[in-house]
Amino acid sequence: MTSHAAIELRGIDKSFGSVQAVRGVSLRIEHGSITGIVGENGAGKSTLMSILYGLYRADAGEIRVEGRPVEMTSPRDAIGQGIGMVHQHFMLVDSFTVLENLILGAEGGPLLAGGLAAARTELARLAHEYGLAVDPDARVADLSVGEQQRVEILKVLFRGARILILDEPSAVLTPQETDRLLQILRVLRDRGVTVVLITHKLREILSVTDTVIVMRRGEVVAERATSKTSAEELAELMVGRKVRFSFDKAPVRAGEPRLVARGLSLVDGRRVRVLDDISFEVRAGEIVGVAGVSGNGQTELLQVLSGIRRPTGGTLEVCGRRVDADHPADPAEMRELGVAHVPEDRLRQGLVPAFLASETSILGYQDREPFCHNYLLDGPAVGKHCAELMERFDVRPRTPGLLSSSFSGGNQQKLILAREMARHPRLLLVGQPTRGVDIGAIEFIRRELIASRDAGCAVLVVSVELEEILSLADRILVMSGGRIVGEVAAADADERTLGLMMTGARAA
Ligand SMILES: Nc1ncnc2c1ncn2[C@@H]1O[C@H](COP(=O)(O)OP(=O)(O)OP(=O)(O)O)[C@@H](O)[C@H]1O
Repeated sequence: MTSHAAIELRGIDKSFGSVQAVRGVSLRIEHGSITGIVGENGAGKSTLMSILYGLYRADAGEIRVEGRPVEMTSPRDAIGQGIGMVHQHFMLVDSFTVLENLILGAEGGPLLAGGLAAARTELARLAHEYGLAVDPDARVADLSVGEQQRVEILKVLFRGARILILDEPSAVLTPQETDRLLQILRVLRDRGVTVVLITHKLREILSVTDTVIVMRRGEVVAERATSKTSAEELAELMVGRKVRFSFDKAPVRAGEPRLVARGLSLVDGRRVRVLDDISFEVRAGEIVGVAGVSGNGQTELLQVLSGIRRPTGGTLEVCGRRVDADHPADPAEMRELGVAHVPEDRLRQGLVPAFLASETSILGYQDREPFCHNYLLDGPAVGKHCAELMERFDVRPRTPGLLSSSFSGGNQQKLILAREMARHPRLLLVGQPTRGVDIGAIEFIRRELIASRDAGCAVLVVSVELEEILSLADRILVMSGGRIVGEVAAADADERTLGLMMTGARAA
């Protein structure tokens, strides 16, 4: 055992304009350990790791790797120091094979002196050593999300990384894939790799890490041995107050149907039937949850219900109006009917990264009073509206004039939710409401969704988090293979039964 830490940070500071993202951070990460980094949205976790990986330059402070002070001016420097990072959004080329992706960017490296054959041998060795089985000749586009993530990890190991940083790796995974990932992280640690894991999921922190570092408002506020802490303590350290993990709901008082789907279907451009004979209702004053392994039609269902895609068959009635293949309605018309939509993919469909937060806060509603008069946008009114939403939904920083892309992921999500919920919609469609969101904000968002339901809104929530569906929904629909394969009252459901229904092992 060496006396040096794998990584030591001393007095790291980083500001973006007037926002101090990281302040005076000093920490040690020990060899062959799994260290978790937790903290609220915007606490500075990703910024700190981006500094370590050479994506950002620190304004002040020192980085030591294996006891040596190092300058990180680019990811190339970090890779040279044996540090690799797996991002939440994968950086693979879809049309290339696994092997081609692996060597992309490593051309000219020592391994490639032996050509493709040597790379293939090395890939097989790494896959075997770390339990990361993938087909080297498969096209990345044909792999599942979990497999793609394994390729990302292999890519980092292939470049010789001994220190692996993962930024919210499970945000895109199913529960089964997440378990598999945690198992892989344990193997990596046991083989001497140092792992740093950023996640909002305290279950993962408690199950896999050795040490947890808690950040709040840019600072490290606590460090704990995982075996000596609990979800409750970590939550309180992160948020600065006690967090409730579950809450009581008033009994459901469902009113008139706001959404009625009968035999709805969607055949896509490849002639695949992605929605097949879908029939269900959502009534005023209830929350209907859609559970399922991602990729089983939930995304397409939300797209059809919000007017983004036109169904190819069946009937759909929303807020009393037919809006199906024979009576098409686009998203703007849906909004007119009182439909609000929080899309699953916030970066592509929820906001425009290059727009200001104030512009994001009215996206889709920009031609309405009080934001627009005589075709002219009223800047001060938009700014005021955005500032109010930011205050109510605790979006940080409270700066309407900042680019949407400058907000942390969780704060972007809060801004989109604020925009859609502020309209007091009649029907609220929400995809993955708390993906990438910290636990304080999860509590807040769930409370707001329940308040909307109690105020008479019809709410449809699609989530891959069964715990989320169980804590929010009054009724649960289970989707598999583009069909609704079961329906249960939330009171009669548990994670195990839903899991079995999702995989088709049990019918409702
Ligand atoms: N490129 C940037 N330009 C301006 N501000 C930024 C930039 N990147 C991050 N910030 C700000 O720095 C702060 C820290 O953000 P960071 O992304 O590090 O938080 P985080 O803890 O990773 O949050 P999350 O859990 O939501 O991903 C936030 O206030 C964020 O708005």
